[in-house]
Amino acid sequence: MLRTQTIVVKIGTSSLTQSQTGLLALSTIATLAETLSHLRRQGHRVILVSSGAVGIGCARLGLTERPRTMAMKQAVAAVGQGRLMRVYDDFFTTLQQPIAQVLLTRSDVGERSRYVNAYNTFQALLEIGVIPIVNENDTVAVQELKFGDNDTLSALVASLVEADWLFLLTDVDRLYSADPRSFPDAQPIALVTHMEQLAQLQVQVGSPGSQWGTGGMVTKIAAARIATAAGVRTVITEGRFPHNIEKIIQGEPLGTQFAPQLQPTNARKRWIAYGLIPTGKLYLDDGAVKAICQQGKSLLAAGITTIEGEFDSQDAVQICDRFGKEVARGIVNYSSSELQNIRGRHSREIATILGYAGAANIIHRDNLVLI
Ligand SMILES: Nc1ncnc2c1ncn2[C@@H]1O[C@H](COP(=O)(O)OP(=O)(O)O)[C@@H](O)[C@H]1O
Ligand SMILES: N[C@@H](CCC(=O)OP(=O)(O)O)C(=O)O
Repeated sequence: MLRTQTIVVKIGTSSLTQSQTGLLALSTIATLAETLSHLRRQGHRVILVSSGAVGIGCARLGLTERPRTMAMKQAVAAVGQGRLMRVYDDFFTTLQQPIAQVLLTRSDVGERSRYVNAYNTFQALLEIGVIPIVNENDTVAVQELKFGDNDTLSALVASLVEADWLFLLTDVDRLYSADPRSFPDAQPIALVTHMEQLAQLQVQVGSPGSQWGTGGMVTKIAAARIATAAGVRTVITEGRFPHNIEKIIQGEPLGTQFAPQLQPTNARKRWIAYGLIPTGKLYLDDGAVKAICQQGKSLLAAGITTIEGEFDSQDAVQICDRFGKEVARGIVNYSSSELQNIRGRHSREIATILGYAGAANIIHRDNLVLI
């Protein structure tokens, strides 16, 4: 018998609805409810991250395409979310499995105290055998502070609860070397042992998803990156066959599996990397990139060439190489206006330039996470 596993399952709009009509795919939802309830009865801890609020809201209101304005999307999501939970509650209650609705916004994980609070709530729900059903709180989320897609949200939830598994259920059976809809000869990928392999295999992820979904494969790969860094084994598999989740847990090589990192990034650093919302960007010269990426050093002012955005001391920033590629994130010891004056300068000059003595480094290595 397998030890207790913590399992996060994300299902996308494309699997919850029928592609032709946009109506609910009832048999999929029923099988999903059966599978998750069965996993629960075996003692596993299960969280479902479900999309569908916008898609189901549209179907309920007879809209034939996704709304374009933010306000209309939020209104439609408010209609669809209630409908979605009603359907889940019917199925899960039939199976005597209690569920809970958890609606999160980006700021719920961006602030340390709220992040810890969300963690405690999930633990309490899992302890009493409830399956939390999570979605973004679309109705109140503001554009600049959105997760944007539920693939990312599910990876953040999996990282928060330190899950063993993250299943991304979608409308293709696995990841291919290119979008199989446009390239029928694309090669299936069964196992990704490290994320650099995707670049080596030259995997093409095409443009954002289906008519009702949002992310496409791009966001699933981004989610796999976040989750595997947290030590979570991640699987992309077909939503039409939720029973496959159990088969995969038992070792069947279905879907595309992403192996977890053997030495996961610690919880605080994961929060710095993916919980905190970066408010600026620092561009570094090659020497500084090498120092932080290869030698594990703190970031010094001397290596910073350009600063973008306005931020305060203790805010999170993105750290980029000279080509603009993000290599790390971290919490800065100086505001953007202070940094404009000390960038490119030696640490011993900081006190003279600013007129007061501050930290010798701009980001201490304990507050720096490689991406
Ligand atoms: N390399 C690829 N391998 C597999 N599918 C891909 C790839 N690139 C793009 N896709 C597309 O991504 C789609 C799944 O994303 P999406 O529609 O957003 O699903 P969901 O609603 O489940 O999140 C597939 O239908 C497929 O057409
Ligand atoms: N919060 C949105 C989810 C949007 C989303 O990520 O959709 P999908 O690409 O189908 O997983 C909704 O419920 O409609």
